[in-house]
Amino acid sequence: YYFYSAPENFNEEMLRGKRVIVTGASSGIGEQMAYHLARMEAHLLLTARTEAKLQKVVRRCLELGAASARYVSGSMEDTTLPDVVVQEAENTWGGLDMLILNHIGYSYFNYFDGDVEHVRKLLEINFLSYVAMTVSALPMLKESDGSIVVLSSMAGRIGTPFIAPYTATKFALEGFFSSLRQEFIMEKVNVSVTLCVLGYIDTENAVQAVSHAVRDKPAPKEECALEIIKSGALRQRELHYPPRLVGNLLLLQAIAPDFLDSLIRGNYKAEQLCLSRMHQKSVTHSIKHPF
Ligand SMILES: NC(=O)C1=CN([C@@H]2O[C@H](COP(=O)(O)OP(=O)(O)OC[C@H]3O[C@@H](n4cnc5c(N)ncnc54)[C@H](OP(=O)(O)O)[C@@H]3O)[C@@H](O)[C@H]2O)C=CC1
Ligand SMILES: CC(C)CCC[C@@H](C)[C@H]1CC[C@H]2[C@@H]3C(=O)C=C4C[C@@H](O)CC[C@]4(C)[C@H]3CC[C@]12C
Repeated sequence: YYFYSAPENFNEEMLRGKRVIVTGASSGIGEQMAYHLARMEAHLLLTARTEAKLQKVVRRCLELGAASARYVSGSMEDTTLPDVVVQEAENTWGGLDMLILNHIGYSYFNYFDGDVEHVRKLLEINFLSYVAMTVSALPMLKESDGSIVVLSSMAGRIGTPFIAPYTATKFALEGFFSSLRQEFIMEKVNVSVTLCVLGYIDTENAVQAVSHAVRDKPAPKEECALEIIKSGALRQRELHYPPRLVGNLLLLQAIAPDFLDSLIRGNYKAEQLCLSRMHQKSVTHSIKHPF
């Protein structure tokens, strides 16, 4: 808990005047991170697909005290977007202090349906675009001794049912960015890599997607967003949030993996899932081939 939970020695002034990119900032945890950073008087560059939402978030950030706030809209399915976003930071600020990689593409919550194309697309949005953003931003981050913050999940450490494609993208991030962290240390590159291992958080999209089928109660997105910023600013290796839940589950994984798996299965209401699956089909008219 000591190493990976809410750090005590954080000071909000650490973020004053810092130049920060936040992806997936139009809703959920990304939006809340933008508001905290604005209060701390950082310069913000936000991105997501929905321009109307980004405009609202930017306006609110300026009201809250952001040193500056702007956005670039677009989908991370578009492989040119990562470079466009980073270029915008370079053109307006001439540098970058923190890169917060947070966006995720839509996925279903159900038994894996065999749709390989969907897994490919999700890897592009949730994983490859994170790699591309990092490659583009690295020269500026090296220059500023900056920080990379990557949003992962308990589902990036532990196999959890009904989100196989999503889980794959989070395991990929964990592997790629822990490897990169090792290389940075070996090459004396002073750029920190913080991996955020989150449990269930009460964002609108998450609650809508899973609340009918998950027994666990979600943790608050506002506090979660603040802990992420703290751990990035303090250049922590990882954040566990909520700290006790994530810490205990990872410990259990190390000593009793089968028991942990059964605990996780017990946390789901599979009957609810079947109903919603039929509902989803009748609504979207998508014919898929469940295993
Ligand atoms: N909520 C939870 O329970 C948990 C969340 N996490 C992680 O936290 C992070 C944030 O999650 P949360 O706040 O719940 O997510 P939300 O669904 O609330 O937000 C996702 C963001 O990504 C954007 N987005 C969606 N599709 C694309 C796309 N194709 N290209 C670019 N941007 C896109 C959305 O905006 P728009 O639609 O406008 O593009 C939105 O701003 C994620 O990395 C998630 O994996 C981890 C564990 C648990
Ligand atoms: C053993 C239990 C106490 C803990 C189980 C924790 C479970 C319930 C937690 C851990 C990680 C969580 C998922 C996650 O990482 C991100 C998203 C994306 C969002 O758009 C939809 C919800 C979803 C799938 C979360 C669903 C709930 C998950 C599986």
